[in-house]
Formats: sequence, structure tokens, C-alpha cells
Amino acid sequence: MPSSDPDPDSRHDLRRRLRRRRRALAIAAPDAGEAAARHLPPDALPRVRTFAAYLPAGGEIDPGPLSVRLLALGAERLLPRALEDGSLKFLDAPLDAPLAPDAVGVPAPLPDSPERRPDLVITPLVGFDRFGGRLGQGGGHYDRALERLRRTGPVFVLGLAFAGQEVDRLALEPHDQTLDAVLTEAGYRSLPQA
Ligand SMILES: Nc1nc2c(c(=O)[nH]1)N(C=O)[C@@H](CNc1ccc(C(=O)N[C@@H](CCC(=O)O)C(=O)O)cc1)CN2
Ligand SMILES: Nc1ncnc2c1ncn2[C@@H]1O[C@H](COP(=O)(O)OP(=O)(O)OP(=O)(O)O)[C@@H](O)[C@H]1O
Repeated sequence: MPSSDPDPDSRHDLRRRLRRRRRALAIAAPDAGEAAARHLPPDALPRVRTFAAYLPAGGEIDPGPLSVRLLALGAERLLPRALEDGSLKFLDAPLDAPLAPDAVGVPAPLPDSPERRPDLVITPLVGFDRFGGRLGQGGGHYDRALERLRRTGPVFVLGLAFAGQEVDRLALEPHDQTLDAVLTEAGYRSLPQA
């Protein structure tokens, strides 16, 4: 896949093509989430007390097996809730937490669940590159949330994806937040920021 272009139309096009590809990858490799979880090196991450996962949709790779691994190490799971103002909150979400649609219709913990700061954010993504570039759904939700978290303390940002979601090089914009590492069914890679 060729690199993206900074102009919004081609970003939109790239996103559409990558979403289609992601759905095909999800059908071809339904066990990718399990394989990815096995590839997480035990010492790769700083000590994780709280991690933000997501509920997979649109062919996103399933963070469930990785979440089970982190829960077994004693970490607590959080899930994002998108608010009307375009921000994301990370709320306590044990595996049996009740859910209700957020501002964009995605199932999320109930609005009055306790808000927590994640040490690790497992981000869904549409595409990524080997320099840490990340293309998301286009709402800027994760970009804004990660910018705020990084401004106020340490946080490790792990992209979870199918290996086939890698592109040559994304044309990043100033607000784009990069990934510290990416985990796929093919392995774990720490990503240099460039
Ligand atoms: N699983 C998951 N949860 C998430 C996100 C996400 O990307 N994935 N978000 C990330 O910000 C936040 C919610 N924001 C979102 C913003 C836009 C779309 C969106 O445009 N979805 C496409 C569906 C894509 C597809 O089905 O292939 C759409 O509705 O057209 C989804 C979530 C928080 N929760
Ligand atoms: N830190 C920020 N402050 C203000 N606006 C932002 C910020 N980050 C992103 N945005 C806005 O959000 C919109 C979408 O950004 P972008 O296309 O980079 O989203 P994305 O990274 O694909 O999606 P997401 O982060 O939700 O997964 C852009 O119009 C951008 O101006």
C-alpha cells in the first residue's frame, strides 16, 4: 500500500481501504487476538496497574486474550467512553461490567463508573506504520485523549492490529499521537519515534 498523503481526501480514502482490508483480515485470521497476546514480551511494558482495552468492532483485532493476560497479572481493565464533547474517558470495566452506548453509539461502561488513569492504552487502529504513525477512526478521540495523558504523566501506548494493517508511511499531522509499540499476530515491535 502506498504512503498516505496529507490531504484529507486521501486520508479518507486510505481509511476506507484499510477498513475494508481489516474486515477481510478479521475473517481470514479469527485467532489473531490469541496469537498477539502470546507475543507480548513479559518485560516489554512498564509495570501495568491499569490498562485501557476496547470492545472490538468493524473487524478490529480482539484485545480479549491480551486483557485476560494482563488481568491475570493483577492489572485492572478500563474501557473508553466517548463523550458529546469529543473527549474519551477511561472508566473502570471489570469483565462483567454493564455497558451502554456512548456518544458515538459504541458500547461503553456506564457513565457513572469510576474514571481511572491508564498506565497502558491498547489502541484500536485502522492503519499503522513502522515509525509509530497511527491512523484511527477519524474522530480524533484517541489523539486528544493520548495528548492529555502524555501531558500529565507516563503512559505506554500499544497499538493492537493485524500485521496486514501496516502501511509504508503515514503522513502525520501535528495532532497525531504516535505509538510506543505495536503488537500483532506476527509479533511485538517497539517503534522508534520519527
Ligand atoms: N472498538 C472501539 N471502541 C472505541 C473506538 C474505536 O475506534 N474502536 N473509539 C475510537 O475513537 C472511540 C469511539 N469512537 C468512534 C468513532 C468513530 C467510529 C467509526 O467511525 N466507526 C465506523 C465503523 C467502522 C467499521 O465498521 O468498519 C463507522 O461508524 O462508520 C467508531 C468509534 C472509543 N471506543
Ligand atoms: N489534540 C487535539 N486537539 C484538538 N483537535 C484534535 C486533536 N487531535 C485530533 N484532533 C482533531 O480530530 C480530527 C480527527 O483526527 P484524525 O484524523 O487524526 O483522527 P484519528 O487519529 O484517525 O482518530 P482517533 O484518534 O479517534 O482514533 C481532526 O480534525 C483533528 O483536528
